[in-house]
Amino acid sequence: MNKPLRIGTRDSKLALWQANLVKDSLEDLGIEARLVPTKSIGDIILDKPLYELGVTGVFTKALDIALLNGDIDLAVHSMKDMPTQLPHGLTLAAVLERGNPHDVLVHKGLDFLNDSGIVATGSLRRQAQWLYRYPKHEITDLRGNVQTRLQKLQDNAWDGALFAAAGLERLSLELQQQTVLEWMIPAPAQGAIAIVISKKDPSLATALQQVNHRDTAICTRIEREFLRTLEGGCSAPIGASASIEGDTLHFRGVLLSPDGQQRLYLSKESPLSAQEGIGKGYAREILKQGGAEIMQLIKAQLGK
Ligand SMILES: NCc1[nH]cc(CCC(=O)O)c1CC(=O)O
Repeated sequence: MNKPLRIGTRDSKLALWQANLVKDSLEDLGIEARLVPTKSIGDIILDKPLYELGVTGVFTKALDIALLNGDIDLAVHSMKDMPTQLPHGLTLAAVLERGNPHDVLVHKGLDFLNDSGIVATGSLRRQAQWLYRYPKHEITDLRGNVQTRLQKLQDNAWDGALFAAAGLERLSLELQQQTVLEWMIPAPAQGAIAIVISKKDPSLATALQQVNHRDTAICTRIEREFLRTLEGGCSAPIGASASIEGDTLHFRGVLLSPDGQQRLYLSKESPLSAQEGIGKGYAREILKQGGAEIMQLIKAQLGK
């Protein structure tokens, strides 16, 4: 009966690092587990920006199917890559304590910041926030896993490239010239690792409660509720960042046009006891302030 649990994961170094963290956490609880690495569409198609692939869940679909087929027992995801709506039959069983939530500029010197510059990213959210702050700069597309992107930065005459701090830290790549961008609002759930399982496995759900981090689970739920209410997928120019200090919930949300010309920003505090539906409420405020028009524009541009 006690076969090791099969942990489905993408086969990138970062994904494997994260899946190993889950494996170690389970083994600390006396639960044996092994990794089952799988390739995702998002890892196979590397010559297009993510938002042009035209499907959601490019990083998660293969693992969803493996879960539904019973080929794996749990799937480990970077939570920010997960669509806000899980497929039928699957459930979010746990969220590990969040790592560094920030974005980072890896650069070759910062003189270009006050001048013209070329910055590489495949993320509309990073592009839009960068152009809002540095309207004279140019964005060039950059895809691939973290190591590939760092290599491309070395090989090209770009001034910098944008990354998630958590990804760099987890791969011990934080030695290069880099600046943490505290002003940039991270993707909803950036830095968090999620465990998804089949709804048919309630005893596994109970066991996984032991690795769930309460504050991270609350904050990422609110951030994703904000994203879902705006109807933005994981590739939309939307940032959201929640944190908990004592009994207070802090929230920052942003919606931009992809060119960074328009930006709607919200910064709020609320009692932690009143967090039910709060992500939805914040999103509706943004929609009323003109966000609905920006979302229309984005959807038209992305051809949805
Ligand atoms: N989109 C790819 C991706 N998915 C998760 C991470 C890093 C970990 C995280 O942000 O949670 C990254 C790399 C990046 O955005 O630079």
